Amino acid sequence: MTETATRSATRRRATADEGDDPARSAVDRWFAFYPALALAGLLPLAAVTPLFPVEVGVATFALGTLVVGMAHGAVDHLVPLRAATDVSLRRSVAVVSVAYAILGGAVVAAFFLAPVAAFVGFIALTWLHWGQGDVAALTVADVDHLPTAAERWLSLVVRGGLPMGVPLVAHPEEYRLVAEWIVGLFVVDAAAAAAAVDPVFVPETRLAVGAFMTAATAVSVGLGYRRVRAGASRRDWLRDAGEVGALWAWFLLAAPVFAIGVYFALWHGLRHVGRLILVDDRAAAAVGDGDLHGALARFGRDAAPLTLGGFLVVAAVGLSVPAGVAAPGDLLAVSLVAIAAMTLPHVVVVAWLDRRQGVWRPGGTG
Ligand SMILES: CC1=C(/C=C/C(C)=C/C=C/C(C)=C/C=C/C=C(C)/C=C/C=C(C)/C=C/C2=C(C)CCCC2(C)C)C(C)(C)CCC1
Ligand SMILES: [Fe+2]
Repeated sequence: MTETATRSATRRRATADEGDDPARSAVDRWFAFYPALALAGLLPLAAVTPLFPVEVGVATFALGTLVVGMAHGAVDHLVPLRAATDVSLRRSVAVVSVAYAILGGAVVAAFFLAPVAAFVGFIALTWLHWGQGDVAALTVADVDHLPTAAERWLSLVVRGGLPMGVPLVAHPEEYRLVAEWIVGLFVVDAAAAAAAVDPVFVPETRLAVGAFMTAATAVSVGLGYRRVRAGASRRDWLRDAGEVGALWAWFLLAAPVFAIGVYFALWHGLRHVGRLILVDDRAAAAVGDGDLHGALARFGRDAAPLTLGGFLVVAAVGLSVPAGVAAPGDLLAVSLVAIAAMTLPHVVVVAWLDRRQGVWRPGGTG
């Protein structure tokens, strides 16, 4: 380790020991708790969205991706630098860029070769990733009713399954439309694209997903309650259960594209931005001192160049698909394929961060 790296490591450790409680609780409040309240406040609006044309959802998704969604992954190249003590800037950028090129390229190739399987894989990966993000947020909130890795995994399955599974149960038509749009980018014959996604939407699949999600939620909330009886914080458990309840209601009521557009930015994206602020010493210090704007401005500066890079990836996918891009639905589909390509390496970076922070180690506190 170089001298500078050692110094910065010492500094980082010192910040973590002294200063990060006010920062963590501020991050928890501003990036997880208030947005969750906002989402709950939007439930009446969510309930009427199935009456609107799907283009309203597409516009919401585009806006959410523009404002927060894309940016939440756009500092991945700085994560190794900031979360490890012995990684140089050059190495951090190089390793993450190579991971993005190889894994992202493989995902795009998979869509060309087997679009339906790639679509199903993307849903599964998102299930994992959005659950992973929520478990990390629960560790930032320092909840103590999930003390084992098994309970955290169950929580991941529930939290990730809500956005991916519940809309399939509640609003299969719009879910199917998006699947057809995505597959249709690669299978030019529309009837063939429609037929290809059939198995995902048969009643048996939907029933199984609904039953699984209900049972997993009941077991997860029930196990948490057992921990409360044994002395864990009732308030934290109630908040966890309240969030799960709000997400159930959100995805049962809202039209899927709108629901996921809002969730991606307001829930998943913001929670991850909060986490990134905590690994940036200066941003963490700012947020701990009540300077939310300062912290966000630093994040914005770091994220700006590769947010643009992310939109270039969307443009590149748009130019390469055989069917071309003609309607708002195609634009959503192209964005989702590009996002899928960026999600796989993003998940690897986040999993590495989880490991460093002990998110999956019982007793670890993220
Ligand atoms: C660092 C880097 C970069 C950048 C990056 C970025 C910018 C990232 C991002 C990332 C991201 C940004 C991620 C994201 C994620 C997301 C997700 C994961 C989503 C998902 C979704 C879904 C899956 C959905 C779907 C749907 C709908 C919408 C409706 C209904 C139906 C369904 C469910 C189907 C670049 C490349 C430039 C270069 C290298 C390095
Ligand atoms: Fe993410």
